[in-house]
Amino acid sequence: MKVLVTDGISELGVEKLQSFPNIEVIVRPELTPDELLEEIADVDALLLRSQSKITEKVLQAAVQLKVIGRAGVGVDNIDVTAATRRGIVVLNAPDGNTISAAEHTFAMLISLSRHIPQADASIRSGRWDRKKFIGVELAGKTLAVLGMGRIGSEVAKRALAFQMRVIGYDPFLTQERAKVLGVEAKPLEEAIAEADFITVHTPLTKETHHLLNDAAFYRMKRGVRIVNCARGGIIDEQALLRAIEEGIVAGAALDVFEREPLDAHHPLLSRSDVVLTPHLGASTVEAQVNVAIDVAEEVGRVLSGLPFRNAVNLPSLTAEQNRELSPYLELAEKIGLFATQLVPEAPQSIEITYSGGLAQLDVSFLTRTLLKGLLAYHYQDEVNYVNAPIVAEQLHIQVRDVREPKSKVFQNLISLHLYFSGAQIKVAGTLYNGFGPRIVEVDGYAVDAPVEGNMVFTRHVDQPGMIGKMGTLLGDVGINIAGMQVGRRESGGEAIMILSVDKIVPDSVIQQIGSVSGVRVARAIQL
Ligand SMILES: NC(=O)C1=CN([C@@H]2O[C@H](COP(=O)(O)OP(=O)(O)OC[C@H]3O[C@@H](n4cnc5c(N)ncnc54)[C@H](O)[C@@H]3O)[C@@H](O)[C@H]2O)C=CC1
Ligand SMILES: O=C(O)C(=O)COP(=O)(O)O
Repeated sequence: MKVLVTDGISELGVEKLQSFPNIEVIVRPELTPDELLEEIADVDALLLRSQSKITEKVLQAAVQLKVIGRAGVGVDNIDVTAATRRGIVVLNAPDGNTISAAEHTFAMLISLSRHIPQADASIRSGRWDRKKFIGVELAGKTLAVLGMGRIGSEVAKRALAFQMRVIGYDPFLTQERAKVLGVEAKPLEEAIAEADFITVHTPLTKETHHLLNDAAFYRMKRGVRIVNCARGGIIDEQALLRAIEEGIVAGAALDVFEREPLDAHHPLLSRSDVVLTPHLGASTVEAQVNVAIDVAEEVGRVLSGLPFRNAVNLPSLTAEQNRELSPYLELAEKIGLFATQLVPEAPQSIEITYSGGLAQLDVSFLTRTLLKGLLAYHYQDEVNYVNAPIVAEQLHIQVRDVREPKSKVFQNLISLHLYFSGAQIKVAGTLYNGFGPRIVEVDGYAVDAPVEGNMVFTRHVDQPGMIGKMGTLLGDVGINIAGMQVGRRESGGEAIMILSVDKIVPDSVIQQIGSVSGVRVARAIQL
């Protein structure tokens, strides 16, 4: 497996990757966009920071790519939608640089309130100007923190230690959490209108793009000071410049910009009331070691087929959820794989019912897993956990999951209905303690078959001699029958048979079984 590292990451991360078997690491931090397109063709994983731009075009060239690891938080430099469509896992390292980014934000707040960079430049130019750099205290002032996630919360804690009043704005900030943090939760309009200092800590999304625009600046107090150590684009730079000109904003401290690197002639550079740093929020020894090791571990795990956390394009499971769901993952995938081999066409819709104890769990990951089993049979490696729901959507297959807390017979049961035009099939499976996943129903016929290995499935007329005929046909080509399940509703009516066999059954034998008198359907199934 080949891992390409395109931005400078800590050597310890590279070493961590190299500790996984069969991983070759290539470090190329200075690639041009064209060189990247060439380099990426045979790469299995990509490791980067904010500088590399992973566009749809890059992903098109990355035919082998399985995982992108971001040594940091923001993934706005990666086309995550296109990566998801292609089944590429996108991971980040969300915890490793929180403290560094919060501390940088604080350094910016204080630089702004006390004109530290400007005073430093002044003294170096031979002046001793004490009047020009009168600052303001933070104590007693109101700080609005827009985005109260990991970094925003750490900034709030530090602001409280500086005796500031802190207002938090975040759609996910509950009053209870605000109380625990010692901040006041308020709507955006109120937060920005009451603040002396405003700092943004949201991701850059459609909703947060230009969150601070002309209209927002007009709501602010005159003399407000603004900090952005999150993402360029959350603040409209032109609107900020206008607000500075008009005296609404007394100063701004920016670590991130709408276009990076900042244009050499950008008007922000000529303003003495603005403090600028070149995207340094995560640039500490500690943060770089943390994020590089975290993301290298995760990328190594993905490539080694081990469970991983922190995928931004997969539902994240807590350790508890993971423990509860993992025994059912194989069952869900195998039910999908089994059912899809019974009818060789795409269903129009799918309904999955989770009954018994399973109904209490967050089953979305099981649905995704079942879809992967169902679709990967036809689309092989093109479908995985990441893109299975999108592939279903592209095929116009409607997917519905239902929870049924009461289960009549089984403690846990996954029932899959596939609906075709004019036909439907049902397959249900359960997990028996000690016996593993079992198929327990096909179209209303009760069966009990392990979901593994090779099988022959038939629908046939329930009449004497059927089992013998099939046994003979398989025996003639040296295929041993390891297990057999038959189901029927009434004597002489339609019946089904599931034979577990030791080898793959050739098509020619399936055709012979299919032409036995009374056999309506014969299929080979591989699980
Ligand atoms: N300057 C730098 O070098 C660094 C920048 N960052 C950036 O800092 C930002 C925050 O990072 P974390 O705190 O780790 O992320 P996080 O995911 O823990 O927090 C983001 C918060 O923003 C909130 N949010 C989302 N949409 C919102 C909206 N429309 N209005 C208000 N709040 C909204 C979310 O609910 C969440 O609580 C990200 O943009 C990240 O890329 C992170 C590390 C270093
Ligand atoms: O983690 C983030 O979101 C950052 O912005 C840090 O970016 P960097 O890795 O320093 O290019």
